[in-house]
Amino acid sequence: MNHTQLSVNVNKVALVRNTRHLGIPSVTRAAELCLQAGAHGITVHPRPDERHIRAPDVRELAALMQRWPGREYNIEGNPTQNLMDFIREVRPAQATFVPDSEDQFTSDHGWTLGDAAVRGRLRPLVDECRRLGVRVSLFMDPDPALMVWAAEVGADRVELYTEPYAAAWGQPAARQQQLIAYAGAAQAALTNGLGVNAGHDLNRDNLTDFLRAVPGVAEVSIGHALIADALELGYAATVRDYLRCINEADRQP
Ligand SMILES: CC(=O)[C@@H](O)[C@H](O)COP(=O)(O)O
Ligand SMILES: NCC(=O)COP(=O)(O)O
Repeated sequence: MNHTQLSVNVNKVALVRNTRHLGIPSVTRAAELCLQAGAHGITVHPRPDERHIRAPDVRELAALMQRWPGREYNIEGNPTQNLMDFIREVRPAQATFVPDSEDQFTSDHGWTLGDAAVRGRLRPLVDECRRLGVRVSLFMDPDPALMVWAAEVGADRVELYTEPYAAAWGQPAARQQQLIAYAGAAQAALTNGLGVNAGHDLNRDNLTDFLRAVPGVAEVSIGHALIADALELGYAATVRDYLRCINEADRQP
């Protein structure tokens, strides 16, 4: 039995919403529908430029999550930029520290924890989260040698950055090589007492293979592909409903 939790990242709902001033699609409504469908949690990554998730979204989702006990709110970001203010204000279940620059296109690397200066910057921020009762996960490349440092700075979990695996998935030999690497990194994390999360470019094609090969994955956070799939899987019902509206015009009100 696999107990991996699914946290749905709703960044991309906000990205579409932000192209008009109409409030649709609603980020909180999307999150609620995901929770109703059985998602174990909701993830957001409020970037400093607010290109998708904005500060009010973070607060409204926090209020929504209060009505869903047992489901987890995960806020991602760089704790040396805007993340910590959100963590102090809404105290989510989990904070995922990501080493993105302010204008990063999307997350594409983990923390360089071999560097003592990086560890020195993270340690007090990890401590503060833990004092606030917020679990800390560090976004990491799948390098087994770094896991000891993630434990040393006090993190509870690591989130393995899965884009290299996702990119290799279509090529069987490369996929196998990546799975071995991720399994090794996850095992090193577990050995160091850390929980293991995973995310970035996971999708319906590559997820099952990943979870079969990589031990002990507590949570996957999935956004881009899941929101794209939700659009496609919903087209038929949506077009049918618009046609119903048109057909109703032929009848008297
Ligand atoms: C931390 C991480 O892996 C992310 O996937 C991130 O949350 C995605 O951010 P964007 O949605 O801005 O690409
Ligand atoms: N932490 C990863 C995440 O939240 C979603 O990443 P993606 O599925 O949008 O690539």
